[in-house]
Amino acid sequence: MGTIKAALLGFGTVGQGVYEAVRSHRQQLKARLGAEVEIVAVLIKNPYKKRDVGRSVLVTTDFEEILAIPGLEVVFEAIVGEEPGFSYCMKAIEKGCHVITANKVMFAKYGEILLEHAKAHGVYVGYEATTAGGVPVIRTIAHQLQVNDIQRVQAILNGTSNFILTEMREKHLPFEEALAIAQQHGYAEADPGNDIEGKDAFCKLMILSRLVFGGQPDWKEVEVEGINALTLADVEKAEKKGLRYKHIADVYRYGDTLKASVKPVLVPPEHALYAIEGVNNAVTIYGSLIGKITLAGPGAGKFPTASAMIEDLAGGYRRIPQMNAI
Ligand SMILES: NC(=O)C1=CN([C@@H]2O[C@H](COP(=O)(O)OP(=O)(O)OC[C@H]3O[C@@H](n4cnc5c(N)ncnc54)[C@H](OP(=O)(O)O)[C@@H]3O)[C@@H](O)[C@H]2O)C=CC1
Ligand SMILES: N[C@@H](CC=O)C(=O)O
Repeated sequence: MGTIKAALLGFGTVGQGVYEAVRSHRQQLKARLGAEVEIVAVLIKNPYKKRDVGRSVLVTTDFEEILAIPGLEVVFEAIVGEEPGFSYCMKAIEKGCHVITANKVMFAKYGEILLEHAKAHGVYVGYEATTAGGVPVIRTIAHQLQVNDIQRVQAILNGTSNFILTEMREKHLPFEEALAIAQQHGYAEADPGNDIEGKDAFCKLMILSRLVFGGQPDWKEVEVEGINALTLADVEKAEKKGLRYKHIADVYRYGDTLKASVKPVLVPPEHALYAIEGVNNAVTIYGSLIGKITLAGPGAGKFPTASAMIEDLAGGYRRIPQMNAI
């Protein structure tokens, strides 16, 4: 029984979560995979920050050093933005590594290419953590909704936005104060503009769209609006009417095309997303056989996101290519 060598790209909220989860769930992973998982290297940007990792772990700013590690099998990618994440994932696949990513900005654009590349190289690409944090929506759709004809997906996909709206309504906090708390919890992106302007939810919706419908709407045609224009007065006024603002990402078939929008919507109590509170996300799927289902749970944060990445490892590793969520 050997060791599965893994590297972490990024050691922020998510990277540290994966590092700690691999250690705290060592036995469970071993039982599942038949081998211990060892994080042997961490890629970071700033070499001067102090890192809380074991002495045997290679900490580097040079991705080539990571690729050169003999017997490396798994790369967890948790850095920010399209590049260099995409190039690193492509190179890792070429080296024969399984790749597990949380990077939705990168995956929304390059997911198709990465999955094709992985298929050609006989490796697995896990991307559960890109969408809805810890909620197992990707593999549920890919493996449990293969026959249903899905007409529509409506979702809350940004934990930071939902958290802010909840704090404003329940605690009467102004927008900026609620955002600062979301940042302290590690929910918000390094640039929180992506969260509050709707771009983060847009990327996640495009990932879902490719998975569910086999394609994406024309990005330029998608209406994308964040929660940043909503004031405390707006939220309180809605509450008095028995309504709530929810930041809803919506994609549906429209004839032969796909339509999508990402924006704040006033919803009544009977709406499936009305009761989704705090950092939680939820994805409502309308299927031809199943009817309407809603999957809900923590949509951001250290351990929910690490959970999605670790479960990708447990579910995909050594069961290639059947487990790729294509
Ligand atoms: N936070 C969350 O709840 C979730 C985040 N995600 C996604 O996961 C990814 C990571 O998020 P998060 O951990 O919050 O982000 P952080 O900003 O906390 O951490 C980012 C990490 O990536 C490193 N990094 C950034 N750019 C580079 C680069 N060019 N080369 C090497 N290392 C780099 C940083 O290095 P350094 O430490 O030196 O600054 C840091 O360690 C993002 O793509 C995010 O969208 C997905 C789901 C949930
Ligand atoms: N910033 C994101 C993190 C998870 O994807 C969010 O708030 O949802």
